[in-house]
Amino acid sequence: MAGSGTAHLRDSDDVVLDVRNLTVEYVGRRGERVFAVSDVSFDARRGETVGLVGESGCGKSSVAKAIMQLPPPTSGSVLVDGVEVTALKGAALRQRRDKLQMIFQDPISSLNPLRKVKDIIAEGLRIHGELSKREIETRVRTIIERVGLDPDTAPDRRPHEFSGGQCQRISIARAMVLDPQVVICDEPVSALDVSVQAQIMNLLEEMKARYELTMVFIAHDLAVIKNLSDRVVVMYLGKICEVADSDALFAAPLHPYTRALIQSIPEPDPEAGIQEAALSGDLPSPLNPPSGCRFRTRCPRVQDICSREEPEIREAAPGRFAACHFPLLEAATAPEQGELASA
Ligand SMILES: Nc1ncnc2c1ncn2[C@@H]1O[C@H](COP(=O)(O)OP(=O)(O)OP(=O)(O)O)[C@@H](O)[C@H]1O
Repeated sequence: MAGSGTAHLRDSDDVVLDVRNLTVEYVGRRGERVFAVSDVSFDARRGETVGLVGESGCGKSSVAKAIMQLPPPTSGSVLVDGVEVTALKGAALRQRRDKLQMIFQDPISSLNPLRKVKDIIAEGLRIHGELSKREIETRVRTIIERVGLDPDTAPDRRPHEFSGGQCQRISIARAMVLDPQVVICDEPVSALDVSVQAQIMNLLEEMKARYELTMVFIAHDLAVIKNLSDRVVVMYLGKICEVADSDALFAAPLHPYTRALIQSIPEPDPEAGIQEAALSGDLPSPLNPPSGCRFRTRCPRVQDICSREEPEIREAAPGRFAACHFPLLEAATAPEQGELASA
C-alpha cells in the first residue's frame, strides 16, 4: 500500500531492507540548507534487486550513505532484517553494518593504497576477532578466487598494481567476505571502461545469486539497471516520483519524468509506444525546489494544480506507485495486443 511519502510501498514479511522517511540535509558553504533527500521510503525483499535511478544531483548517493549511516540521515530510519540501524551505536552498529555493505563508484580511491589486497579484504573479519588467522586466510583466498583474481599472486599486491576493473573486484571481495545480507552498489561501473563494465555487472549478478543478496543498485542511467533490477525506484530532486516492477516500468512508465528518462536511453524500445519529447532543461536547485510538484518546471503535462499542490505518492494503477497529478494511465492500463486481437 502507499499513501503519503511516509507510507510503505508494500507489505511484506520478507523485507530485509526497510528505509523509512529518510531525509538528508546538508549545510552548504555559505551556511545555506541543501535539501538533498526528502522523506524517501522504500524497501527491498530478500534476494531482490532494487534499482535507484535519477539524474546526477537528485540525491541517490545521499540515500546510499544515509542507509550506511555514513553519516546518519538528518531524520528517518533504516531497518535491516527488522533491526533499526539508526538506533545502534559502537560495536552493535559495526556488527549490524557488516550485514550492510557498500560498493563505491570509484574503486581505486575507495581502497587504501598502502595496504596489501589480503589486508584490505581481511580488515572487517579481523575487527571482529572471531576467526583464527588461518581461517581468515582461507576465507580471503576463497573470496579472491570467487571474484576472478589470482589467489596466488593477488593477495600480496597493492591496489595501484591493478586495473580499475580489478580494483572493483577487490572492493566486491572486501564486501562479500563479511557475508552481507544487503549490498548497496553506488554506480559501481560508471567509472570503468565500457569493455569491463559488463564483466563487473556479471560478477555482481553471480555474487547476488550465490549469496542470495538483497541489492540496491544505484545508477543515473536507466539502461544500466534495466536488466538487473526486479523493481525500480525513480528519484527526482530528492524525492521518489515512481516505484514499479521493472518490466511494468519500462513497458509503460506512469510518471512523465520516468518516461523522459526512458526516452533518453540511446536505443529506445520501438514497442514501448513512447512518443512525446524527452527531458529538457536543467535540474532545479535543491536549495530552492519548485513549489508544488518538483518536476513541473520540466513537465510536458504541467497544469495549474502542479504549482499549487505537491502530489503525494499513491497507487495510481494496481501495484504501480507514482507522485503525479496526471500520471500516464493510458499506457499502463491499455490491454495487451493479444487481448485486443482475441476480443
Ligand atoms: N556534503 C555535501 N554538502 C553540501 N551539499 C551536498 C553534499 N553532498 C551532496 N550535496 C548536494 O546534495 C544534492 C544531492 O547529491 P547526491 O550526491 O546525493 O546526488 P546523486 O544523485 O548521487 O548525484 P551524483 O550521481 O552526481 O553523485 C546535490 O545537490 C549535491 O550538490
